[in-house]
Amino acid sequence: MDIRVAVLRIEGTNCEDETVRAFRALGVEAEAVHLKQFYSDMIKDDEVRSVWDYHCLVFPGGFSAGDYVRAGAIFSARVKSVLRKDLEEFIKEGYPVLGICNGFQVLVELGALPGFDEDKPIAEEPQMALAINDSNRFECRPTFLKHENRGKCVFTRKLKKEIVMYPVAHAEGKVVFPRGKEEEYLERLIENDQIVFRYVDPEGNYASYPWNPNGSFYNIAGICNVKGNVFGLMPHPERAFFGWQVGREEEFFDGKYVFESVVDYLRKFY
Ligand SMILES: NC(=O)CC[C@H](N)C(=O)O
Repeated sequence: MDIRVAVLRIEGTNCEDETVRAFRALGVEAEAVHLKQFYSDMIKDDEVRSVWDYHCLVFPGGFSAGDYVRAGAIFSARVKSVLRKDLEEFIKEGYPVLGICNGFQVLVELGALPGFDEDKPIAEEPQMALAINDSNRFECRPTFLKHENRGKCVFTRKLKKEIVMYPVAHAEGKVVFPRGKEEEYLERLIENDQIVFRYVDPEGNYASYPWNPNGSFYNIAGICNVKGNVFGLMPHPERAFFGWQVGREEEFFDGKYVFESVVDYLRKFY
């Protein structure tokens, strides 16, 4: 059976094309799907979709709903109102869900990350936030990431390199946990193997600004849920998929590992 991936969009998402292209380059059937296609009765029959048409869902980068309220807040509220039950079931069943940059913000606003409770993959309220960067500016440049996952995250299992380079481009990417609970959260994340990427300098040392572009707690750039099938990260692997995107001679670059890992995981089943 062909693996099918949906890259969800609403007004303002802008990274769906390169995300679809990355999946297609790996021989997977991927398409950009507007959220309306899941619920509106104004959609043509052949464009109506259900979550269950897919094996993987992706929330792409961009400026959904113009970043109004908070980045990701409006997209996530709309997802909650129309897809919550299905999405919860989808995650419980173990299907992979990816959020890149604005998509990570959506997953956090949804309460799907950090995702400590396997039985309730979408929490009632957000459990963390992606706050405004310490610099109070839009930070747009390459970042170096140390891969620290010990094997749980289905999106990085094929990643054998210790350090990768993915670009960032965001204004609201600072990982914060509830005040006073930072250490407790960190302990749980480490114990559960939920930390995936941390910002480092080009030599691989944990470093502050500009290497940590937003002031994220513990230099966190990406985390997965307790089950390892929901993954969110601020840097953009889809912008470092092909070598030419980052000025390299080789055909593919570091971003490929994320897509390859999840496709490989799904191919074991389909
Ligand atoms: N590249 C992106 O997805 C940007 C995310 C969001 N609009 C921000 O600036 O924080």
